Amino acid sequence: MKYYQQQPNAFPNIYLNDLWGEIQACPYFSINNLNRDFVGTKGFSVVFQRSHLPQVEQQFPYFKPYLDLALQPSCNAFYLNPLQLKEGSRVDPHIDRSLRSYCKTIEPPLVVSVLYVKVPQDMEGGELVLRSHKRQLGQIKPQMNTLLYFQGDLTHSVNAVKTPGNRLSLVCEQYSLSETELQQIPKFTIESRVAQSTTKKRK
Ligand SMILES: O=C(O)CCC(=O)C(=O)O
Ligand SMILES: [Fe+2]
Repeated sequence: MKYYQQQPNAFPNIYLNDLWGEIQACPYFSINNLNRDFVGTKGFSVVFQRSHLPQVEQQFPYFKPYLDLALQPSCNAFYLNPLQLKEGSRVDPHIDRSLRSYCKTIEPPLVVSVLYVKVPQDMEGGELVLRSHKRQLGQIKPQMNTLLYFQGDLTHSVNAVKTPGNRLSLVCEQYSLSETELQQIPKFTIESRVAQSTTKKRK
């Protein structure tokens, strides 16, 4: 794949409605747990190795159709995160490398897949801008039910959303790691503000 590709009408519409509802109802879904590039966003993350895909699908059955379609056979570690932006939210330029917190030397993912689960009608702003070095490769206006894949080493950002309503995407950073790198990655864990506040209680 050169830079990026888009697959429109990736799923039956009923699945998108289901995903939307399940993510909104998920107790882990909370103000952003990512980093300071993510301004005013909500989400949670599931980190897993391919060996633990069955556990992910058991705990989050509604992710299964997405994972069945989007996961690349050559990848062995994944960082899956629903990401919601509302009016005023944005994501500043970054290269996805969320597994870096577990392995300092990690390379960017091979590919990142993004399903646009919900996009407000007539949304202004909210475009995904892809760059390689300083060159802009594309400015993608999210379309509901489009599954986008982009090369994991691209710098990207999401323009500020300027209109009301929620923009929900389901993002998966897909890594092809060496055995030594893989050993440093959790087999299955959930990252969430909510999980942290309940599991890491102060003494
Ligand atoms: O929702 C998008 O268009 C991309 C979001 C993103 O860059 C990320 O979650 O790392
Ligand atoms: Fe990203």
